[in-house]
Amino acid sequence: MAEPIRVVVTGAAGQIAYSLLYMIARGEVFGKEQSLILHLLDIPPMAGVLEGVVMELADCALPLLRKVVPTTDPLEGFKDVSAAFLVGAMPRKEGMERKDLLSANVKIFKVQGEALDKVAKKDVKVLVVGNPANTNALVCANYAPSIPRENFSAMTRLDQNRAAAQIASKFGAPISNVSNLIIWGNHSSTQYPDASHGKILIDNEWKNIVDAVGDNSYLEGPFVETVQKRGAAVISARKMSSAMSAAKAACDHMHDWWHGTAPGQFVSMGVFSDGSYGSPKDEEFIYEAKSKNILGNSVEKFSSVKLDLTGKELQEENKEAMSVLDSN
Ligand SMILES: NC(=O)c1ccc[n+]([C@@H]2O[C@H](COP(=O)([O-])OP(=O)(O)OC[C@H]3O[C@@H](n4cnc5c(N)ncnc54)[C@H](O)[C@@H]3O)[C@@H](O)[C@H]2O)c1
Ligand SMILES: O=C(O)CC[C@H](O)C(=O)O
Repeated sequence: MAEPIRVVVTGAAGQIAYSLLYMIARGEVFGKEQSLILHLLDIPPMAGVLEGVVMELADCALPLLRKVVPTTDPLEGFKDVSAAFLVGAMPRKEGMERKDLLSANVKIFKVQGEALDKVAKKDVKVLVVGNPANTNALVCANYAPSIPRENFSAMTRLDQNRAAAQIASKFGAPISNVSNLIIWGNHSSTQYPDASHGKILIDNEWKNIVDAVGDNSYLEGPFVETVQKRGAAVISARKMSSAMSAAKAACDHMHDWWHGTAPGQFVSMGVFSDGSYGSPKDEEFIYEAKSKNILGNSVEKFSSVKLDLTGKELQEENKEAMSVLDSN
């Protein structure tokens, strides 16, 4: 069994963390041979709830879990961590716009960036889940200059999983038969779920999804819209933001980042843009480093219009975040 690594989950008393902590502690992210010290960070009013989460983790009797460190101090929470799941932030409720979250949440990511910079391992992998995820990741990285920018990513894996689920259900196929769907841009309703490089296993043969569907109007219409609006649909039905599926996606994201993907397979995460595909440079844009090599540097016209739209939204969010932080 490998020496324990320290992993922090922020927002540890919240809904996503309630599913996420169990999955991490069972070994679904870092492997069944990797023991763990879990740091649980939340804010002081949630200290009591955090105690309950600690009790439950103990009662799960999980062999990989060596120690749990509940805390409300970011400097203790981020101390020596190798991986950070930044979940702690306000979720959108019914009737709220995503932009309402920005002013409240970006300040959290400034403080956490500063704390990561001071006390985390320099090769820490930081996954930002809290919304607006792309902009929060940008802010967090900006305030942690001693950690390489490539070590910060924002979660769009939930959108990728949603897209895969739509395609699998269209064919009545298991989800494992669908791969290489791409999510471009912001984790918002301007995101662009792109099936044009996707593959589906039919009759023991991997086929291009566009050919297999044979209906561009579906892939450019209802498919895109369903994925774009899925988060809002869940809020409308549950009266709360997605949590179980978000926790699963956070595990998938960190798992693939930590271990790498299988040859020929690519996944989506928000990373800093180098200006490829006409995306705005230095924004937290979406594409996975490996997919860039596979895809080359250009995209077709339909994609390019969609990329433009979501790129502009990211630039606006970025400006708004900076003005919130400047005014504090
Ligand atoms: N990227 C995605 O795909 C995705 C998907 C679902 C939800 N989200 C986002 O994840 C975030 C969390 O959602 P949730 O449903 O778990 O919310 P929640 O309200 O149940 O939990 C959030 C927790 O964060 C804590 N918190 C607030 N400020 C904090 C701080 N400064 N430090 C540490 N903890 C802090 C709160 O006290 C609370 O316990 C929301 O912003 C939500 O919109 C993102
Ligand atoms: O607030 C939203 O619109 C979505 C919440 C969450 O990010 C999700 O995708 O389920």
